Amino acid sequence: MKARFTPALFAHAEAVLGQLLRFDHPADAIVSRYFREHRQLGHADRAFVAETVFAVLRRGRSLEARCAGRLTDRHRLLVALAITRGWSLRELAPVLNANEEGWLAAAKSMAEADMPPAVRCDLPDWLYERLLTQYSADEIIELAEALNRPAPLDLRANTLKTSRDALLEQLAAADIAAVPGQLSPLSIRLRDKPALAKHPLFLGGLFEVQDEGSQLLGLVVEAKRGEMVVDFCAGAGGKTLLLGAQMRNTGRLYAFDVSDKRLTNLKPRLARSGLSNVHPVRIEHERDTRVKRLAGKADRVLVDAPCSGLGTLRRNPDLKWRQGEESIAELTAKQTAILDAAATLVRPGGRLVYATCSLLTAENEAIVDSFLARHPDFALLPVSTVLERQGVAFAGDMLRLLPHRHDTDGFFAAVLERKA
Ligand SMILES: C[S@@+](CC[C@H](N)C(=O)[O-])C[C@H]1O[C@@H](n2cnc3c(N)ncnc32)[C@H](O)[C@@H]1O
Repeated sequence: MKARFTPALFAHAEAVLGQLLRFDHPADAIVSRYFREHRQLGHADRAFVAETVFAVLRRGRSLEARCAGRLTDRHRLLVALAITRGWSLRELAPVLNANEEGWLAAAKSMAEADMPPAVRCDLPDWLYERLLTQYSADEIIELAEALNRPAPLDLRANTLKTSRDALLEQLAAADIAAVPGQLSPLSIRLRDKPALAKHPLFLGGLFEVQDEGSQLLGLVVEAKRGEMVVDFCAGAGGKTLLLGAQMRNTGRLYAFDVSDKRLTNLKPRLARSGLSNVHPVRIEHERDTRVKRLAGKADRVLVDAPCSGLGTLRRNPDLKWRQGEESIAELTAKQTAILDAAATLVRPGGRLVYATCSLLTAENEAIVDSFLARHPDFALLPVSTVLERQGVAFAGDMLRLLPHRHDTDGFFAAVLERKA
């Protein structure tokens, strides 16, 4: 159902945008809180508000250029509706003042090609400049366009309870249109975005929502039955659950994290998944004594490191405006420290996987290269070989997933082996 566009609905979008543009909290948290506080807003109204304010976050700089100095939340929203949704003056009539019509027509007619490249790509200058050291200007335009589109909804079949084919049949029976994913053998892509939180197939633990690219980060660990595996930065367990299923619910799987809240969010997911081999452990920091006790004992360690999250701009467009050179420098220091600490857990002959959802070489290849230079007892295993065993064709030594090339979020992974 389409929302009825009224001045009152527009005012809600304006109020939310005002909060978002302070950039003091993650955008999805601000939007969810606003909806909790305004329960009178129905499903269609919420969708309108969320999509419109997210359009302003995604296309922030080019919309601002079109605003031609009228930089109020109201004007940003009007331009967003006209440009990203293609709304006409007639459709905007319920809120448009007569003296804004000429201004909006001029905003619409502005050519994107005339804007400076970083503005056209809706990227902050520092990020555009960094990407320019990695990709051609033409490829950055493609990448930016892909990052500015909303992400599809992917599921991961829980192989402890079902198979991908069986789940596809169950989804079809429940009238949920779905196709197998292109990369991960566990992945299913939904055509639409149905609410799944109360669906019996979800409550029964047959699937989790997980981007197809994120599934590959878990698959390169190749966790096996009976092993001791550590998910060093487990968070709410997106990858822990995949690792546990790969281990067929045997062996020991430690889920470390410094965040109590995230580990608490892992618990209901564990209960649905049917896994009983997972041991969540809250650590103070990467040098915690609970970490040190496992020195040299783990068969496999996954470091899904805290990162800028710039690969997830399809879902979290505010991240590009909330970070800068300084936050990247802090993150790379943290990533180095965590990878060094995690490496001490790996037994000789064991595996260490370093992964991020960042697009930046500084958080990805540079961390791995510097680690290998300092740790001659580790060597890089080509990710192509590892993924081939999992039935995934992928060229290259390290895994780099990009929205415009692979239709996933941006991800990185390197597989390292400790020499026997
Ligand atoms: C990219 S997120 C992990 C996402 C998670 N693996 C998943 O698939 O859902 C990074 C995590 O690292 C955690 N973290 C930050 N500093 C850490 C540290 N020193 N040791 C362990 N975990 C840390 C954060 O709390 C966050 O949950």
